[in-house]
Amino acid sequence: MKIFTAEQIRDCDQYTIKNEPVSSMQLMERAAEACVEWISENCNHHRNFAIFCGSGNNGGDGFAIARMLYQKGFDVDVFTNMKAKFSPDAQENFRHVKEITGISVREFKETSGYRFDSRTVIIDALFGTGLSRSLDGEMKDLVEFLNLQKNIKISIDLPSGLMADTISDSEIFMADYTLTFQFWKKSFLHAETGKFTGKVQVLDIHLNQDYIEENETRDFVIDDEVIKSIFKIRSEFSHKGTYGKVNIIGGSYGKMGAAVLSTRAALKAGAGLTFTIAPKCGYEILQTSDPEAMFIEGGKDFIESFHIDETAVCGIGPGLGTHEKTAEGFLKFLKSYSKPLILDADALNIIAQNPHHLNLIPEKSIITPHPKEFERLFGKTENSFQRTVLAKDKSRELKIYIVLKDHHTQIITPEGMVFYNITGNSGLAKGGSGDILTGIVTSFLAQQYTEQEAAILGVWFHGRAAEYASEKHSKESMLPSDVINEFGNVFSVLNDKVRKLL
Ligand SMILES: NC(=O)C1=CN([C@@H]2O[C@H](COP(=O)(O)OP(=O)(O)OC[C@H]3O[C@@H](n4cnc5c(N)ncnc54)[C@H](OP(=O)(O)O)[C@@H]3O)[C@@H](O)[C@H]2O)[C@@H](O)CC1
Ligand SMILES: Nc1ncnc2c1ncn2[C@@H]1O[C@H](COP(=O)(O)OP(=O)(O)O)[C@@H](O)[C@H]1O
Ligand SMILES: [K+]
Repeated sequence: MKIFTAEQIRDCDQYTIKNEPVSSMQLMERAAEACVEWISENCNHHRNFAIFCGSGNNGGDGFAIARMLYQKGFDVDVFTNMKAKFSPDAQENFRHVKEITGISVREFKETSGYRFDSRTVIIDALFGTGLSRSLDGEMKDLVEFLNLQKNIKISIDLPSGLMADTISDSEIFMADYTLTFQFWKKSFLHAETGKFTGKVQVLDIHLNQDYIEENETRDFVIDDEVIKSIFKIRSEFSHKGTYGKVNIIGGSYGKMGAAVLSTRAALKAGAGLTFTIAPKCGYEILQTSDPEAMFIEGGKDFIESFHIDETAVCGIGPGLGTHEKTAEGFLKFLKSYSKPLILDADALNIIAQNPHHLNLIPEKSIITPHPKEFERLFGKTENSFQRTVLAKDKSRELKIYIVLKDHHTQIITPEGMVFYNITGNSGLAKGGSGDILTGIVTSFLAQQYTEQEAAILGVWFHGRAAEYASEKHSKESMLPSDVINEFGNVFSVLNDKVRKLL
């Protein structure tokens, strides 16, 4: 799914109104209907709604939602600034609300005296994509006050105070749910701003498809359509050679688990043949834990020699350690190797020891740093938006793919595209999760996916497996091994999605 800027979204609205038999009012009606449908399907314990409406079209949505919820039998109170200069559509919807005697309309300033029953849902329809500056004065105070209330909170389109595309220092409404129209907004996907949205639900309001297809963006959300376009069904006329050879290179005394997990992930993600290059001290551990993989000795307690089969795809780093002999061997190997690699963890930490080492990374390699590793490699940035900008520069300069691991991991391509992942959860915030990702991406690259495809599919796949694991074990208790055990379920669902149905 494309991510558009607030400006492109406004253009898309206008284009739809101009080129389709739908007026601006009807589009607002459609948007409000989509919200009310979602609310009535999902809201099982609450009957009362306090709806806060601004003067622009976001407020217009709020007024229309108030009318529709009332017509469905919910109790509705509306708060607004009755003397505001409303947009034409907001004015019209406000007029309809005033005609309904069962809906009480109050001034914003009455909010502090209002008794918020615990069964009241607060709906924020103050500002949407039209926000042009930080909140101040009455609106800032209002949002601050609403944020103190314990009630469930729903934002329409965007939490008020949040800009769609950038970071802001505004007071921002803290939503439990955000019902957003048609597109993910970039700010939902970055930690500093995404924390205000709660759970995001994208509602399709059927904006014009031609506009969406023809207008360019460099930012995308990895949705089912993206995955369906990448995933390939396994051919029955195949053999282990069809699915490639993986070399996982990692493990050191005390960190053999990382190599075990990475190897197992590569195996379970479908690679044809998997070898683990690890130190001798890991021989029994690896052969017992992952008997399907073959062992190649690379040192005694840590890896020193990187003798790699040129026909294999190599994932290097999990549990590798940064012993000087390991670093020496790894850098020597890099100097003589030109095929794309998957580099993670200590492989990145070794590279980070000297900025000149960055140029040793083969073109088209996939590196998978978490934010701290990214900082060691490329330096500090002010915030995660700046980090993405820097990652785009580095990706282009070094001609590599950067998988910037986070809650919404980003895959950044040398061409400057950013793919945001929306699968996964905090159950992955545990040692070992990254090792699995390395195994998956290496396995997919070995299976003839391109570097970009392997990175996108791998990150998405890792997150989806984590979602299944958390359903069974909870986010607290799930382990990286539980995530690996869900790979089969992810493949089954994926196969069902892309298989031609009779
Ligand atoms: N047909 C469509 O287009 C559809 C649109 N839809 C809905 O419309 C929303 C966009 O509506 P919108 O463009 O009217 O902007 P909105 O966010 O309501 O606010 C603008 C007003 O706020 C003001 N303002 C700005 N910043 C401020 C501040 N800090 N403090 C105080 N005031 C501030 C600004 O004033 P100005 O900046 O001009 O001074 C202006 O008056 C979109 O998010 C979606 O919900 C859906 O119905 C689908 C169909
Ligand atoms: N809160 C979270 N939500 C979603 N994914 C997460 C979260 N925390 C961690 N992850 C994912 O888990 C993995 C952690 O990787 P990393 O920090 O390298 O772990 P390790 O090196 O300990 O294996 C990354 O893929 C990251 O995106
Ligand atoms: K809003």
